Amino acid sequence: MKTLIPVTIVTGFLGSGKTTLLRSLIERRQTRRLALLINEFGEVAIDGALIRETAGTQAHIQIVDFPYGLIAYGDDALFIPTMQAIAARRFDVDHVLIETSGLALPTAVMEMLQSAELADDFILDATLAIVDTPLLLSNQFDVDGTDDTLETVANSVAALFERQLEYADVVVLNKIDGLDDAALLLAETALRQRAPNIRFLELAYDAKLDIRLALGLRLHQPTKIEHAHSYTLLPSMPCPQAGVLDNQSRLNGHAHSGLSGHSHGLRTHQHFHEQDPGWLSFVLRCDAAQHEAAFKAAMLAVSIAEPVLRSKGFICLADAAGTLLVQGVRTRLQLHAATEPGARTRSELVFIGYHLKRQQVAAKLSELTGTLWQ
Ligand SMILES: Nc1nc2c(ncn2[C@@H]2O[C@H](COP(=O)(O)OP(=O)(O)OP(=O)(O)O)[C@@H](O)[C@H]2O)c(=O)[nH]1
Repeated sequence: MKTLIPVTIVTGFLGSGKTTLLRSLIERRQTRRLALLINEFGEVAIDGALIRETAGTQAHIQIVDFPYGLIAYGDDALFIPTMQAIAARRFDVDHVLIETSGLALPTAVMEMLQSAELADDFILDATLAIVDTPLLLSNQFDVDGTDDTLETVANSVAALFERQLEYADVVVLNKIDGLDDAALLLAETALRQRAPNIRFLELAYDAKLDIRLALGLRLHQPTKIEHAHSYTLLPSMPCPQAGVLDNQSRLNGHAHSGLSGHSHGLRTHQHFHEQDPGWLSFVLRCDAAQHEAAFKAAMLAVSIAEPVLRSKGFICLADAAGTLLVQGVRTRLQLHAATEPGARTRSELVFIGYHLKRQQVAAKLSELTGTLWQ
């Protein structure tokens, strides 16, 4: 019998730190040969470019971009052939990592892994949900109690966030640098209130996760019933080397607690977002050079005025001063010197939001930077 190739799904809301965490896993992969499938909601593959930057020319790391749409959802014709191609090169792959879009549920991939085309080659290792802990603590994932429809940003975000938690085996509290023990305990409580069935909780400082707690967890086993495949959860974390985190005491002994029966019930729901067309993404481009301070102030103003939940891309600075990588999560904006190969001549930004209006964002950004964005 063929050995099944383990697959880890990395899910989490927009900007929670999935790509950053994957980059740190690549750095710590030791001898593991990895295949990575990177799905972004926006049409420009920024995350794939960043992961390639980390992987460099390392052998035994394959990266496949899935820009546009949602990986393994109904209209994705790429997922099964890509996985089959990986299976055909199984001698060169120890583990597959799939980063889903921040607007996707992991269930679409989970379901596909159980399909007749893939179930004989792959096994779900675990689903990790990455959480932006400061956003969680600032109640940004709360339901808007004044409106019980999905037609508000808050309710749409809350619904998606809770479903991502619901289907995760391991929830990772990320962006916890700077948080004290009391804040971590509050975050754990807030998570458990939302998703009482969370099985394992991990901490990632600076998006770094102990690789033994991320890969090779073997939390699922295949079950074949006639011609249907399904996964059964294992009752505990069986990985022999999977010790507890060094810093587990920071959660006051609560880490790894909370095992309770939960079932993925894959066939019983629709994947979120197939029903919610309010999420939009577009790219704005600008040929004029940008001034860092003015650009930063303009982005902050745009993010406050418009429902921008995520922005990312590259800007070209004036006087050939180089390129900056732009990473915005709501109103938090980070600019870093980009180390892309090849010179860029055009700034390019992806915006993602709920009922976000392209023309309004373009007009405001153009006005505030004094350069034409379109
Ligand atoms: N301070 C801090 N910032 C982080 C951490 N992890 C990620 N970030 C920052 O958060 C921003 C978003 O990180 P990404 O890794 O791109 O998030 P993502 O989940 O892949 O984003 P999408 O794919 O767009 O949903 C970037 O500016 C990161 O540098 C962390 O642990 N601490």
